[in-house]
Parts: sequence; C-alpha cells; structure tokens
Amino acid sequence: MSLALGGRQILKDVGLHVSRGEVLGLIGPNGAGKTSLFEVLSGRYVAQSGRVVLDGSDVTRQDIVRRSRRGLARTFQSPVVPSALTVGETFRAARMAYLPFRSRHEAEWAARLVNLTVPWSRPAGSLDTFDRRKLLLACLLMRRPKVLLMDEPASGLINTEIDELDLLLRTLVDEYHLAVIVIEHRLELLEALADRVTVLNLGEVIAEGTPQGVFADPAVRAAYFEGTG
Ligand SMILES: Nc1ncnc2c1ncn2[C@@H]1O[C@H](COP(=O)(O)OP(=O)(O)OP(=O)(O)O)[C@@H](O)[C@H]1O
Repeated sequence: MSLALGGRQILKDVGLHVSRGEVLGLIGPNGAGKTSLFEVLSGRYVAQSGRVVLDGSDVTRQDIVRRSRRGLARTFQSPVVPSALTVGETFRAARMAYLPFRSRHEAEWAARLVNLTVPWSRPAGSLDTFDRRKLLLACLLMRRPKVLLMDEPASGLINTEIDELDLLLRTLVDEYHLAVIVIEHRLELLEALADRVTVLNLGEVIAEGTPQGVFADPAVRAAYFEGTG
C-alpha cells in the first residue's frame, strides 16, 4: 500500500501480513511510518493504493467500527483512559460501546487475562502506565479480537513490566491464537517476543525475517546507527 499525507509520500509500496498465532514486530527509526501504517490498517487513514485484508475479507472500504466488529483491535502508544470514570465504569462503557454488548462476566475474564488486579472502584486516571495499558487492553480483549495492533506497548514500562507484557502477548498468541503486530523501536525488545520482524525506514520496507536475521542486516544497522537508510 502507499500513503500520501499533506502532499508527502509517507508509505511507499509497503506490504506485510501476519498470521493467527504469530507476533510480527514492526520496527524502524522515528518517522519511518509505523504509526501511519497502523492508521491505514485500522481504517483512520485511507491509502492511495493497496488493500487491507482481514481474516480473508477485503476491509479496505470499511470504517474503524466495522473493522473492529470484524475482529481488529488497536492500542495507542499513550494509554489515555477516561479519567472521570472508575475502572468498573470504564469496563461498563467498553461493554456498551457498540453491539453486541458484552457481559460483566466477559469484562472480568479479560481483566483476569491481563492480570489487572486493581480494585474496580479506583479512578482509571489514578492508575499507573502499565495498569492503564492493561485496562485498555482488557477492554479490547473482551470482544475477542482476531488481530491486535499495538503501538509501542512497552514505552514507559520498567523491565519487570516488559517481561510480564511479553508473557501476556505470547499467551494471547499461543493460547488464544491472535495475530499480533507490535510497533517497537528498540530492536532488542523484539528479540524475545517476535516471530518475525518487518523493518520500515522512510516509508519503505527495508528488511523482513527473523529478529536475529534482521538485526544482523547491514541496511537495518545503517538505518538505525547512521541514520542514512
Ligand atoms: N497527518 C499527517 N500529515 C502529514 N504528515 C504526517 C501525518 N502523520 C504523520 N506524518 C508524517 O509521516 C511520517 C511518518 O510518521 P509516523 O508517525 O507514522 O512514523 P513512526 O515510524 O510511527 O515514528 P515514531 O517512531 O516517531 O512514532 C513522519 O514524517 C510524520 O511527520
């Protein structure tokens, strides 16, 4: 797919796929186009060319809500929670956000899955970064998505939290057979987590393969360490 914004070419013939039961790491230096690619996949930006296929169906012309209903979920780098609501009220709002409504039981299941242990009476705005991420992720998981797009889920977390996050993502992939794409700009964080890695630089795919193979690639090292691409 290709994407132009404000007269600038942001993505050039970028192609990628992820299968159920697989974590695809999406890496690249600042401004490479990673977040823009998520916007195209989730339906906020419309690409000038190319198609988005979800679980065998062409969703290129479908909006964000229809893609969500078909099983696409997306998290943002900044975990913005509704600060006027408690954790329980946030879950309730997510359960009722669109049809089919979800039960309280499903919200409790999702909270357990992400190991969100805070009292539901706590204001969502009082949670730390990791608990906010868990809350938002649980709100998505209660709808049983097939594909999960995560924009820098490890940013702002300490090492033990990153280990817990990795375990959770592997559980979602290995036991619940989600397809997960994770944006991360620190190469080393994807080594343990990702099955495959795609590297973007200046809007183009410059490498793809196993984490080890990609990290050894001279073009990737040049893009990262010399900033030349
Ligand atoms: N709405 C927009 N209009 C014009 N240009 C945009 C828009 N959104 C993003 N860009 C530009 O597109 C390029 C890619 O940005 P994007 O945020 O997708 O990169 P990224 O790889 O996610 O970077 P980072 O790691 O810094 O988040 C940047 O040069 C950015 O300035």
